[in-house]
Amino acid sequence: AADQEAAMADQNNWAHPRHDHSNQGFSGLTQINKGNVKNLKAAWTFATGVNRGHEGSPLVIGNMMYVHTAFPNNVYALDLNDNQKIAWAYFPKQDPSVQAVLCCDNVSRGLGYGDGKIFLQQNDGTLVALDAKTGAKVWDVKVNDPKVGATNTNAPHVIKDKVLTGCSGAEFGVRCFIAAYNLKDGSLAWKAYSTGPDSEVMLGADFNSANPHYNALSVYEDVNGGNKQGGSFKALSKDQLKFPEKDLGVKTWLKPQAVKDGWQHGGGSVWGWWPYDPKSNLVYYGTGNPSVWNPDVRPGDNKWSMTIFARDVDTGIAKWGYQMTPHDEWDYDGINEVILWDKGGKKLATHFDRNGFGYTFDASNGTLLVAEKVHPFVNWATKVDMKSGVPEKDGKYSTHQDYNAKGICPAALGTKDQQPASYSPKTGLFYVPLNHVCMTYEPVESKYVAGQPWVGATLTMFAGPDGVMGGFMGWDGSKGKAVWYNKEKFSSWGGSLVTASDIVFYGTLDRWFKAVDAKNGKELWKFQVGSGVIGNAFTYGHKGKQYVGVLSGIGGWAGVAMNLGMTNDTDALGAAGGYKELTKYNAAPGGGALNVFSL
Ligand SMILES: O=C(O)c1cc(C(=O)O)c2c(n1)C(=O)C(=O)c1cc(C(=O)O)[nH]c1-2
Repeated sequence: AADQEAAMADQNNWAHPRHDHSNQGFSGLTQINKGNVKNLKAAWTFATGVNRGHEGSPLVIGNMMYVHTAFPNNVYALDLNDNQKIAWAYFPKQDPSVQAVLCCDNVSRGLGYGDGKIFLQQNDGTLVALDAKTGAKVWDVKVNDPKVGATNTNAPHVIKDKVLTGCSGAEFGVRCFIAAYNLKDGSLAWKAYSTGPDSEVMLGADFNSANPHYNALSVYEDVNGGNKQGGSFKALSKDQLKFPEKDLGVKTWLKPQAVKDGWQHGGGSVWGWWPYDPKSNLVYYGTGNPSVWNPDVRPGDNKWSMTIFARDVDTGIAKWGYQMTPHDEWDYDGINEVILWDKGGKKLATHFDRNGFGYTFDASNGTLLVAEKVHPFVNWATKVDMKSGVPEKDGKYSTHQDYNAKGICPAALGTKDQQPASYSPKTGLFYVPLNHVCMTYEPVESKYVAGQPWVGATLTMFAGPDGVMGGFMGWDGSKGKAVWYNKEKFSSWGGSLVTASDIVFYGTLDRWFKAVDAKNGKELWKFQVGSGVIGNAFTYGHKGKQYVGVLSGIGGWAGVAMNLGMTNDTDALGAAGGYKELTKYNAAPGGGALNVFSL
């Protein structure tokens, strides 16, 4: 939308969930610099009136700021010209039972803007378009049905004349998708599933033409029975792969399975942050884990779960797709964001996956350029073979039904989860919030019942070998190497911001909002906010003054057990044990607030 494009170009705004289509979380504002950042002070705060996990960031367009909350996903329009007076508010009426089918807390990752509208994706599957000036509802449409466990937590992404939204529910056996709706009236433009026949996954005739081996039928050879206890998987070399094959979204779900035609309940959720390149007209996103978490009952590579797709925004047709974790055995969802950047006249796509690898691709065709571990503690694979693109699994960490596999790193929530990284075209580095958590994982038998949790594994989590639960690093995307790395007591569960004055901002679960030097990670400033931070740092300019802000309100997968008062180690899919120390820093449930700072 033209108004969205203009708004994103003005550095005073924050008009896109990640600032602009590149997903870089980079702002050109420079008033706050390394010399004066130590003088940052609280400018104003706003209590959202809602408890539990507050992810994402507000949008700022001109003198208006749009703030969203956790369930019930209220929206406030604050007038920055009038002391943040509430210009309008929107209070959705959602069935409270929806909260029971959200896997990882009552989160919403924010709003979209374009065509004079603010877009809200409610947790109950309703996508709503509100008049940005008045808050009046212009249209709404039902995207997902919580009755079968399908929900939404993603921010809607406005691209050209469409708004894109996704689907959560891989812990309920939902067959997920990405969908594009027309901004004008909410009519469906296209919908592409993560699993199933090529026609429904919307694969083009030239899909993966630059890398036809990505369309291989099977990338592993079974060792000692493969899916059976004691079995594991050996990566095939590129010349052993059979390709290209069609309908892999069906054929890589081999029998016997927990449910008939496993791809029909195959998960592949879509709930991340989605960049877009206007030149190629491609939008990029990742798909989540294959359902169910017990890998023994879904033999095969389980395509196209755990995949980065690049699709034409107008048609929805996929140009390329690369599966990061074929036949997932650990819940290493591939939904984490792709960040677009330029080097030597080439458009590159960098992605920090849950599975512990930092990938860089040629954004135009998916050719893999870099795949390196973000930290040496990653042990489920020894490396990614650069010719085939296949991760070489270490059989010691394969998981099988009724066997408690120990010492797997990272844990299911990955070296990074929903928390988006940022990239500075000035320093050429990525700024990546990290989890430093390992796990035990025991797949168990689980029966599919529509609308009931269908997890199929029990896990416990614990701190990685550095003795801390998290970290934060500066990463070179061309070399695939950390340039600097800071330990954090807990996972860094909030998204980062980098500015043109080479300052990086991020929040922590023990309530700190920090500024560090983009060159070396040195701490420059910090402020303690009211609750743990899982929101994304953002910045804007108003009447000549630069502001930085972040939502606080602990939750997400890391904080959901605490929010619900769960105390058994395996509760909340293992988060209760792993993050029990959070109660020393947070009241539960966490209260949502917006914190804004200026000089
Ligand atoms: O498979 C899914 O449908 C699904 C959905 C979500 C979500 O929508 O929040 C998460 C996950 N999986 C997940 O695996 C995960 O680690 C996770 C973390 C969070 C969070 O907000 O902290 N959500 C989710």
